[in-house]
Order: sequence, then structure tokens, then C-alpha cells
Amino acid sequence: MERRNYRTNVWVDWCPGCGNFGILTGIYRALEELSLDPDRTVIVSGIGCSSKIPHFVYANGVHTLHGRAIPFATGIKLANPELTVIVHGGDGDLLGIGAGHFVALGRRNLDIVVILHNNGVYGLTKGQASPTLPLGVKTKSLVEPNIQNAFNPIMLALAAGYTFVARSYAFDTNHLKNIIKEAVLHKGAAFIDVLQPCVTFNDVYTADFYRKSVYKLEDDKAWDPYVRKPEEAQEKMLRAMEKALQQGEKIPIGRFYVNPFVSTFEERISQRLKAYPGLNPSNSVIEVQGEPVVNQKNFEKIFRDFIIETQTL
Ligand SMILES: Cc1ncc(C[n+]2csc(CCOP(=O)(O)OP(=O)(O)O)c2C)c(N)n1
Ligand code: SF4
Ligand SMILES: [Mg+2]
Repeated sequence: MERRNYRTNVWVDWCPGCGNFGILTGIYRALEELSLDPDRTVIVSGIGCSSKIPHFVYANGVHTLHGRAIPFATGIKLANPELTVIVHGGDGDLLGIGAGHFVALGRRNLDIVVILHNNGVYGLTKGQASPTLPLGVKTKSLVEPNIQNAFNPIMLALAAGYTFVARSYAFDTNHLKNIIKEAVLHKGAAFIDVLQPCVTFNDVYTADFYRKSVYKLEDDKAWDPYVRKPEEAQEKMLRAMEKALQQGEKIPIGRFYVNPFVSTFEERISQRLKAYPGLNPSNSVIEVQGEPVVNQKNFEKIFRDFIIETQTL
């Protein structure tokens, strides 16, 4: 298989030592080993330090609006289901302003990968507390300890309906690369919570802290996150939630829950619109000589199942 190169010569302007470098390495290695076609791979991000990542990967990239990467990615995937779509965002971006979209993607189970750069702070805007920073924790740019509770991204992803839910650590690029590869191959909404040290603003959850606290779920031979028949989905979900509640001194990384039995959004749409995905919008003519056209034939084929005979009163 042809080995592809996703690396660029662009100056990567994160602070020296930032965990985002580990995540970038993980994504390079995963895409290279999967040998995905860069022309058919799309990296979508919101706004934040983490969201600069589309500029650094040699593939299609869209650097969108704060909190809105998932709606952009949803549109891209629905318009052309043949693309591999990967969303990157910070904890503020995906779980603060973008939390509603994060939940909606889980409910749809659209075949997209979401990679959370979880650093506990709003890095780009100088270190305010993010939704993953626990109550009472005082990082160096907070005047007082954090006044709000954190929420657990793994618990939220499980409750929302993501069918591949995992966590990794930015500086264990081998582990991260393997999880990203599996998430890309999974059919359905995949979520990876990546613990990411921010050397400039988070002096509590540092690389040193994670080196001591992180352990791998896969080291426990009895741990099996895969739903192997639909009847065991609930039991596996409960076990995943129990593991997700482990925080503080011992933080599990690895796969929490993988359920291949839930229909994807693309499959659900195909059931209603028989012509989809073959006649998806990306395969339709939209302009001729610079003029927009409504391709009546395609339009009718796509929507014929929705046409309702109306009666004139
Ligand atoms: C609508 C809107 N509100 C607020 C901002 C300001 N803003 C830019 S990035 C950001 C948060 C970044 O934090 P996070 O998403 O955790 O990313 P990080 O920088 O930590 O990677 C905020 C609040 C904005 N750009 N747009
Ligand atoms: S502010 Fe933090 S998250 Fe942003 S580039 Fe610097 S170390 Fe990384
Ligand atoms: Mg952040």
C-alpha cells in the first residue's frame, strides 16, 4: 500500500512543550498507517490553540467558528459520505460553546471522529477555566479557584450516544495513534478525549502529573469494551461509566465502549431517501458556466420519497 505523507512545512506555532505537538504526531502517524487519501480526508476545527491543527496537516482542512466544527463537519459528511471527516477542538470549543452540537452528533451517530484536546483551560484566550477543570482547582491564570463544577467528557459522550468512546494521552503518541486508527475505521460517531498538557496556563494538570496518574485499560486482560452482541450494550455501557468515574490519582486511558450495532445517520437517511447516498449533493451539478442550476432530475430523484400530493382547496 502506498505510504502517504501528511506532514507540512508550515511553522507550527504552539508554545514549546505543548501537548498539541503529541496530538499532531498521533494524527500524522494514524493517517500515514491508514494510508488515507489526503484528497478524501477532511480535518475540521473550531477556534482555539488546538483548532489550528488543519493548517498543519496535508489534507483538506476547514478552520471554522468557535464551537461550530461539528455542524460544519456534519454538513461535509452528509454532502459527501465517502470522505473521512475528523473534528479537532478544545474543551472550551467542543464542550463549552459547542456542547449542544457535541450531544447532537452522538444522537445521530454520524460517521465522524471527534478528537478533544483536553487541557482544562481556554488556552488561546489566556487560560480561563474550561468545562473540564474541576471545582476548586486554581491554575496560574485564575485569580480565585475555579467556581464551577467540571463535567466528565467520557460520561457525556456515552450518554449522548457515541458508539466509540476512548481516551488517550497526548504524549503517548503510539497509544493515541492506535486509538485514532480504530476510531477512523469505526462506523459511527467516535469520540477520543485526549489529555493534553498546556505548559503555559495549566500548572496543575502537567505532563508530570499525567506521567504518574495515567494507566492503560488494555493492561487489564479482563477489560472488554466491545459490545459483541446487541443484548450486552447496556451492561457494557454501565461498566464503561463506572470506569469513566475514575479520576484524580488514577486516570484510565484506552477504549471505554465500542458498539458497532447502532445504525449510523447515513443509514437512517438512506432508509428514507432511497437515492442517498449515491445521489448525494456533492455528486450533483450545481452550476453551469458560473450560473447556479437546480438539477431538477436529481432533485426529484433524491426527494421523490418525500413528495406529497396536495389538493387545491
Ligand atoms: C463566538 C466566540 N466566542 C468567544 C471567542 C473567544 N475564544 C476564542 S478561543 C476560545 C476558547 C479556547 O479554548 P479551548 O476551546 O479549550 O481551546 P484551546 O485554546 O485550549 O486549545 C474563546 C473563548 C470566539 N473566538 N468566538
Ligand atoms: S497556550 Fe497552552 S494550549 Fe495553547 S499553544 Fe500554548 S501550551 Fe499549547
Ligand atoms: Mg482548552
